[in-house]
Amino acid sequence: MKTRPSEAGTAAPASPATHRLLSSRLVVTGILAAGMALLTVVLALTGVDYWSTRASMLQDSRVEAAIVADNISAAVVFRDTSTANEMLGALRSSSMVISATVYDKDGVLFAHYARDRDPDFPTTLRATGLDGAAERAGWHMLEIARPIEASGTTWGTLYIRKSMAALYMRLGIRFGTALLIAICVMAMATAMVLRSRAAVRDAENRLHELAHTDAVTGMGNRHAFNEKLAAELQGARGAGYRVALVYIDLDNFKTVNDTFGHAAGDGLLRQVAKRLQSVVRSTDTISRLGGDEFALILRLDMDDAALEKYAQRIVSVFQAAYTEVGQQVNVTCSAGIATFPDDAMDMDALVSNADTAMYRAKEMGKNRCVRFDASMNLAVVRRQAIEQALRAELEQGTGLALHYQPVFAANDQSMVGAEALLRWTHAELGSVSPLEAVSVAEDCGLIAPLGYWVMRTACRDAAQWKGGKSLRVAVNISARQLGDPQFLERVMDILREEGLPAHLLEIELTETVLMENMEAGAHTLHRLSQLGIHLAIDDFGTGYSSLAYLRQLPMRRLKIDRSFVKDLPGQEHSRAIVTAIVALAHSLGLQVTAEGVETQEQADYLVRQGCDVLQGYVFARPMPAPQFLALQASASA
Ligand SMILES: Nc1nc2c(ncn2[C@@H]2O[C@H](COP(=O)(O)O[C@H]3[C@@H](O)[C@H](n4cnc5c(=O)[nH]c(N)nc54)O[C@@H]3COP(=O)(O)O)[C@@H](O)[C@H]2O)c(=O)[nH]1
Repeated sequence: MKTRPSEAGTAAPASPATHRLLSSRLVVTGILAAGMALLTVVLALTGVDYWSTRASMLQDSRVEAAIVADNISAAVVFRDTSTANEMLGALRSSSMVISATVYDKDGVLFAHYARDRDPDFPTTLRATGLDGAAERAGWHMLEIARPIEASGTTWGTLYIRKSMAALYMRLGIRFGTALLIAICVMAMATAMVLRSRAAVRDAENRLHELAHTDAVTGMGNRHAFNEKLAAELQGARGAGYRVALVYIDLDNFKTVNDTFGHAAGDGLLRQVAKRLQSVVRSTDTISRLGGDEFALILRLDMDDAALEKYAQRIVSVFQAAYTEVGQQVNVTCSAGIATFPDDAMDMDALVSNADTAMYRAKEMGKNRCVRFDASMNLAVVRRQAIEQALRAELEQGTGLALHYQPVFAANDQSMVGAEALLRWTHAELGSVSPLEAVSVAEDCGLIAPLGYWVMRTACRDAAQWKGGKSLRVAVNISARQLGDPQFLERVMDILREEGLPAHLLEIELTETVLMENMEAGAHTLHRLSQLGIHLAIDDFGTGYSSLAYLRQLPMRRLKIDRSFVKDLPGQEHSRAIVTAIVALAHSLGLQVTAEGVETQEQADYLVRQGCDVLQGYVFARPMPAPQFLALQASASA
């Protein structure tokens, strides 16, 4: 089985929009936090600035007051008011001074200077509330008093009032400048963050797109499919609608890829995508899951009959031939449908059931769409049981057997060989058909031991067929067997060990086996033929084949599929096909065997058409080895 798409997990992941909202919020929060931090720093610096400026202003004022008090003492001693007023007026140059006053030793106003009018200045020393060397620093004003002394005697008091406005002005300017710088820095930082965020978002979007887009078809890929399906099922649970999942697998894409190359294969996949897009509704989602697998997610607003028709439309869109590879090629599809919540309650089960239905479509002959039903899971269980039983059987080798169906020359009805057919009856599973056993063996890697068991048993039995005429034994080979690099060597070993001459072994390969092993297979087939082994194309007419390729292979026989024989001689279509196949085979130098001959009428018709060998129930059914040995002995007697 192929990889299930839901392996990535079933929870609906956050959408890109949610991611964007979240990261935008983070960015805004980050910018705000940085702004707050910057503002706090500016405020703290302003506080420090305030206290240090205030302290130095106080210090300067003390020095200033001491100098003025010293200089003015003589004027106060000699009660020279006009000189005292003049000296106080010199404080005009100190911009912060509001007023300066000198009180005499009795605390009475002696001299006064005011920058502008200072109506509130205290007219007596007592009214200042200060005496001696004292100072008072308030929020608005700084007051400082200094005694005026001469010859050790205090002659009065100098009282200066200074405004704090200049300090606040300076602080304001500094704070404003710092704030402006902080705002500019923040604005620049924000612009840079937003710019880089935009770049990151673009890159994220691009990455998201790349991670969710299939490079070949431009459709959503497996990731996109997983997310879409999870979201759709979540929506369906909430709103109560149904969802259908259609799993599509191309039937013979590998052959096209191998025949025409990968570029042509990619072109074909793009064409498939276009065709699918042309048939689905705008609300449906198509994804390419990888290789030749596609999936459709449909929100179900139709009944089962309409869904059936819709599925048929999807399958029929593949019917027209593709021309992308330079010539007309037919590629059909097998599809499986499972619906939520009818067939499955969660994503894993839905995917698994659609996959199972698709495999059923393949088993039923491909080129069809199959709706899942619960019994299919029983089939999966049965396949697992077959795998286990086959594993045990190949170790013990008790329940496996070969039956032989004789084949007869068309001209004289003499027996010319037999086809070895696998038979397996298991104690619990009952009779397991060779098709089922081979298919399970191919899937679980047991085809090599099973195939070599068949080959060895057939060669051993055929080496016992002694009689007048040498009989050739035909053995069927599956695709995986031919792909085994050891195949040639193993077959030669078996022939040698069982004592069967190479020319008495015929290997039957279907068209599909040949086309699936074109490169490696051709070399092996040429070597087998050079060693004397006969090669036959089985079930001819049912597969997709490139005749140009087939004619290059060293085939000796072509077996007309029994589906063309069963309607003979009545049906014109079958007659035309058989006539064409016989003519084609003979023109390529191949012998023709008609298989599935059930009536004498069919046998007569096939002889008239020129078939060389006949095989079918009308002559003999497949039989156990001892019975065949007896038949052969009586025929040669
Ligand atoms: N890779 C391997 N494939 C094998 C092996 N053994 C068998 N097979 C393939 O399985 C398919 C089914 O085989 P089986 O059920 O054995 O059927 C064969 C005949 O019984 C049947 N047949 C023969 N004559 C008639 C007839 O007149 N009418 C009729 N309805 N059926 C008839 O045909 C089958 C043989 O077909 P073919 O091989 O195409 O000649 C089948 O495809 C086998 O190839 C195995 O060991 N390995």
